[in-house]
Amino acid sequence: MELKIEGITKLYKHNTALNNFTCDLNPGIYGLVGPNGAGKTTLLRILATIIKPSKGRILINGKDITLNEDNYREIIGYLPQKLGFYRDYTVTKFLNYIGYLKDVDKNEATDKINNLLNLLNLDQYKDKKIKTLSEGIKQRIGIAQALLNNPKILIFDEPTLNLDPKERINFKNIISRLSSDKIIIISTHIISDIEYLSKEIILIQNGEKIIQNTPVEILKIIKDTVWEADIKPNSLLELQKNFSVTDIKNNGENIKVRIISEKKPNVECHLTNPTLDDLYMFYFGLEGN
Ligand SMILES: Nc1ncnc2c1ncn2[C@@H]1O[C@H](COP(=O)(O)OP(=O)(O)OP(=O)(O)O)[C@@H](O)[C@H]1O
Repeated sequence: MELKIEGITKLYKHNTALNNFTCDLNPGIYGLVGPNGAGKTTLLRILATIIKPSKGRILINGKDITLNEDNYREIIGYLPQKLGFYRDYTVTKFLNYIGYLKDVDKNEATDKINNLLNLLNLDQYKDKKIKTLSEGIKQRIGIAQALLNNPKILIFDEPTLNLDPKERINFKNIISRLSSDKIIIISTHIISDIEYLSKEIILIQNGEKIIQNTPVEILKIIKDTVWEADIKPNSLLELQKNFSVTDIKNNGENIKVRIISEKKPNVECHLTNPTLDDLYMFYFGLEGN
């Protein structure tokens, strides 16, 4: 299976949310990473056929999805950033309702829902009304509804946003189990959530793709630019004025900092292995500041 995003542009009245965005996706997990306003949600909403692009097209196995949008919708699962819930429904009733909307076979729906409740550790909440549940549990229900039609393409917009650390790990385990025969696209600011899962990372900024590659290849870009130093707390401010400091840790009397710099900073420091968090800061850190 191949999903091709071909020259997608999305224009709003005063904004270009996406600008000639092109990328090819095959089964596996893709991390879509970029700062606020980069165009991630817009791209995912176009992929989920919620909105239409101003220009460009999406092809599934070489065929434009607009030729048979219903068929395409049958093979996608989408978890938006904010999912509308029927607050008075129980979890089971809500999932049954989504199953009905997604044309899931009535005879199979109960089994499918029970399996998903089990997979996502939601058994104990199945008869609870949605309005009584925490954001994290609701997020898991959102993941369950996205999986209900056993989609071939899964589109997740910030899926780990409201999850606690245990639920984050659970989410990662589930996703990695699903990824063998599915295209999974996950947008996030939290690179560590997708670092070890992603086949490829796609960096997006100002509606444009900056880079798409495997984590190993992508990290080569910042090889020899990440430094570690032990400094006195009172020299931190000066250092931050001159360099992008990406991490600060208490280290007894001193503090340990990570610095991104193409030239060796003028403090006692040594090169260290870069992480995808460093990469994020390399591209977007100054903008974030
Ligand atoms: N309905 C809209 N009308 C006008 N501009 C919009 C609309 N939706 C998004 N935009 C603009 O398009 C750009 C991309 O927004 P988008 O929500 O896709 O970014 P994002 O990467 O998902 O950001 P975030 O991480 O904050 O969710 C932003 O400048 C945003 O203000």
